[in-house]
Amino acid sequence: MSLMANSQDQEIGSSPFSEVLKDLHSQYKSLQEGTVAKYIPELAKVNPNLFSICIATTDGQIYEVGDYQQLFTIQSISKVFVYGQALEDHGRDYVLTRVGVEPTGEAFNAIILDEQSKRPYNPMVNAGAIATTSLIKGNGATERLNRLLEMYRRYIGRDVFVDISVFTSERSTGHRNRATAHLMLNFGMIDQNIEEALDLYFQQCSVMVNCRDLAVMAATLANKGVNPISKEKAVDSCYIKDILSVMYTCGMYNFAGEWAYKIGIPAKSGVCGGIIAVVPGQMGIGVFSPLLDARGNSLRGVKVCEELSQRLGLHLFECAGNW
Ligand SMILES: NC(=O)CC[C@H](N)C(=O)O
Repeated sequence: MSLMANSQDQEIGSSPFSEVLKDLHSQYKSLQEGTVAKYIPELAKVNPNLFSICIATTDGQIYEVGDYQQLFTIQSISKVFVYGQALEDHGRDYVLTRVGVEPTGEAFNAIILDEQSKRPYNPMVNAGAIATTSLIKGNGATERLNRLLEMYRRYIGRDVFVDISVFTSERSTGHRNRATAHLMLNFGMIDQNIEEALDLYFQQCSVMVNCRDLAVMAATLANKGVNPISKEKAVDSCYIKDILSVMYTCGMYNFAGEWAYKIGIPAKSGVCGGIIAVVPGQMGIGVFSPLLDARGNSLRGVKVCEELSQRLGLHLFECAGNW
């Protein structure tokens, strides 16, 4: 299987990519294991059968199958992009004083900080993500939210909005995240106004996207920060290595090591059931299926990525690859 679509491959519906996606979709459609996220009451209402896979290449081709237009909230996948924004707002050195780059080996919502530095371990778990969000610049809550919505627009290529029901559902039940924020406030890792930081964090998680959007966002990272469809620059290319490194080591929480070993590409999941995966210089992958495994990763999503990685030879250290 060639990695890049050649001129004949590019026609949607007849390319090897399309065939692989159709194959994987029909293979895993009937897999009914796992459960939808229930700790955020609004998320528990999702249809568990929804399932879509999308690939966006860095030369602007899109391949998709299943419910790819279905909207859902981006949840933890937001952490990747907000980390990029915080890096742009403050630079690498300052951001490193507030959030580390070490995997936790713990669940995404574990209430833990690094013993010595008191920093949250990394920006891909809730603690680190709340700290990252608290770094977003802006004059007041509205401006900060608008800056994040504008950031999403650059990556996706259209305007996005916050789902108010999911946002309020999460805000009224997010006691664990509130506890985490208080712990970080205690150690001076985030500033006084933690309610505002938490609101912005819950809002960034409640932005509605579809599977195609996920693939285009991932492809933008694969394309050095430039959206391959709109050609707009979404993030400074100098921060791509920071973003992809923490995705690679921490993006799948306490499954990150096994993911890196088996699948071998930077990725991030969210409790909505979305996964993004980035093949640098080649493509972004988006998968959406709300049935989650015990670690909060999309069950079908993990299987699809594992098989895509094998069939297309995507593992970064695959010897048959380009290095
Ligand atoms: N893993 C996730 O997607 C978690 C995000 C969710 N908004 C939370 O804070 O719990």
